[in-house]
Amino acid sequence: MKVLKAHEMAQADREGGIPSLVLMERAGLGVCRVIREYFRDVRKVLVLVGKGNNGGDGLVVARQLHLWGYKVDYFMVQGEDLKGDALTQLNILKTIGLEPLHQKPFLGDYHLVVDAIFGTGFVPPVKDPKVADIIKELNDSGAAVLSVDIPSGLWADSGLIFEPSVKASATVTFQYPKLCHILHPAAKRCGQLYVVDIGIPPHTVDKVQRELLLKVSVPVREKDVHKGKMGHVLLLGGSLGKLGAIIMAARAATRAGAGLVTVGVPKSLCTTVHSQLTEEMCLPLMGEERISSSSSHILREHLGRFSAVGVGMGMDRYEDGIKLVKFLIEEVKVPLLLDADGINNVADGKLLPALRERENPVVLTPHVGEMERLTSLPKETILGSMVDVAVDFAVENRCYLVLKSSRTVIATPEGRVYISTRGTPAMAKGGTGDVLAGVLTALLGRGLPTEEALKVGVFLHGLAGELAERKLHTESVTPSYLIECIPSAYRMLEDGGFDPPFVDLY
Ligand SMILES: NC(=O)C1=CN([C@@H]2O[C@H](COP(=O)(O)OP(=O)(O)OC[C@H]3O[C@@H](n4cnc5c(N)ncnc54)[C@H](O)[C@@H]3O)[C@@H](O)[C@H]2O)[C@H](O)CC1
Ligand SMILES: [K+]
Repeated sequence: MKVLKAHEMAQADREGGIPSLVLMERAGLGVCRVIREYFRDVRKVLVLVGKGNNGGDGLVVARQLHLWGYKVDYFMVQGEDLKGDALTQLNILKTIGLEPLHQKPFLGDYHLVVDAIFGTGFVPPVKDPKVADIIKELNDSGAAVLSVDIPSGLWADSGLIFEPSVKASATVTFQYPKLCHILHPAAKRCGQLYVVDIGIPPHTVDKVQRELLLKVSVPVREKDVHKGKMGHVLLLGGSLGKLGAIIMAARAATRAGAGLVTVGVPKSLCTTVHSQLTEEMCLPLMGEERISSSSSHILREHLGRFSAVGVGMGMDRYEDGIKLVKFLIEEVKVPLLLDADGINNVADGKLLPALRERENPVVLTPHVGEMERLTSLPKETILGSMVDVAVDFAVENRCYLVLKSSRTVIATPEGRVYISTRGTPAMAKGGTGDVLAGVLTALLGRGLPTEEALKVGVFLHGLAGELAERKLHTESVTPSYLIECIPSAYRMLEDGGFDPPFVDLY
């Protein structure tokens, strides 16, 4: 399912050829259906109406609910000076004898307040103090609020929360979700999301290259495979005090299906690694407490054996590490994934130009802090504009980017974007990123096209987290347990059975 920005939705409206008044009718009716179906105890409704087309939708809601026998009041928050379709709707209501309230209503009198003040045409902040007061009062009232299209005061194109903005119990949007419905923290203001079909034909969004990952396919394992065909991945990292990261990545790679997994760490740390890993092998490298760049001759000798290389988990940030990462960017010909300190060393060493030179684009899997180091953008900007930041970076630096936060954004060098809502707050714990790096390297190593490997791996990792949370407790999930949930996550991928991120009313 595509995820749109406001101007893309407006363009789709125009290109679809359906008259705007018809769309408004369908939108309003869609909201009423949600109320009838999902808010069954509601009989008394207040609609707060703005002066744009979002308000027009609200007027349709008022009319239709009235015709269905609900007790409905509506209040014109910005006055009655409407234009176009919204004015037409106001006139229809007046024709059937339903006049607006002339005084600000008492919110406690209603079972449900429908917020139709601002929609996708709104750009924050709210300028009119009277409207700002109503939004604040609504939030303080504790009333159940259903927002039409987007909670008024949010900006459709952003994951940031702007104040004041409505805290909705539910939001009904039209045809496609918008960025504010999906990205955090704004998505938290939307409550339960419903997406209703208003008949806009799909060709109108052909050019939008932004998708919400709703499912992925489990990679096929042919009957006649042997371990050599399932990929041999090399994971490089681990340093004194940070060996767990590379151990978890290795275990995750095995669980995700890699045929063979080799871990490259300084020779002195091999015994410890071996004591923790059974199925995986160790490649002893140069360096005492962390891998030294003088390992390059050993690596050069062995690189031909591997089908993918993952670098950086527990690696440490150090001058010589920058040299090592640069060597790998230049010499590794198979898919190369950089995570954690692999990314930090790219940032510290200003190695981005080297990424652009690679024939086979590299995969970077930063969390927001690492992305901050890579781009020098403030965290707040990265979080609120995850999608734009990720895609701009991936295109400019000709790489694949997996930007990790409570949502994960995958961006390709061609400018395609996939957003995953899978996962849980239980995964906010050191080590879950190492698990993801292992899973992704395994999927790259078995020969899946990079884009597919990233989609499958991110989704699978999120599902494993959800399963781990269900079996344990939100507070108690460990990355090691997450790895143990990868098998059931694969099963869940095959059988379905996971909750969709919104109610799809097609
Ligand atoms: N396909 C669809 O999704 C359909 C959507 N519909 C609805 O139309 C709105 C978008 O309508 P639009 O008239 O473009 O804008 P809004 O109603 O969102 O209201 C904006 C309104 O407020 C003014 N304004 C803008 N910024 C500010 C500000 N900072 N402070 C105060 N006022 C501001 C602006 O000038 C407008 O007057 C969409 O969300 C849907 O609900 C269609 O009805 C059906 C098809
Ligand atoms: K609204």
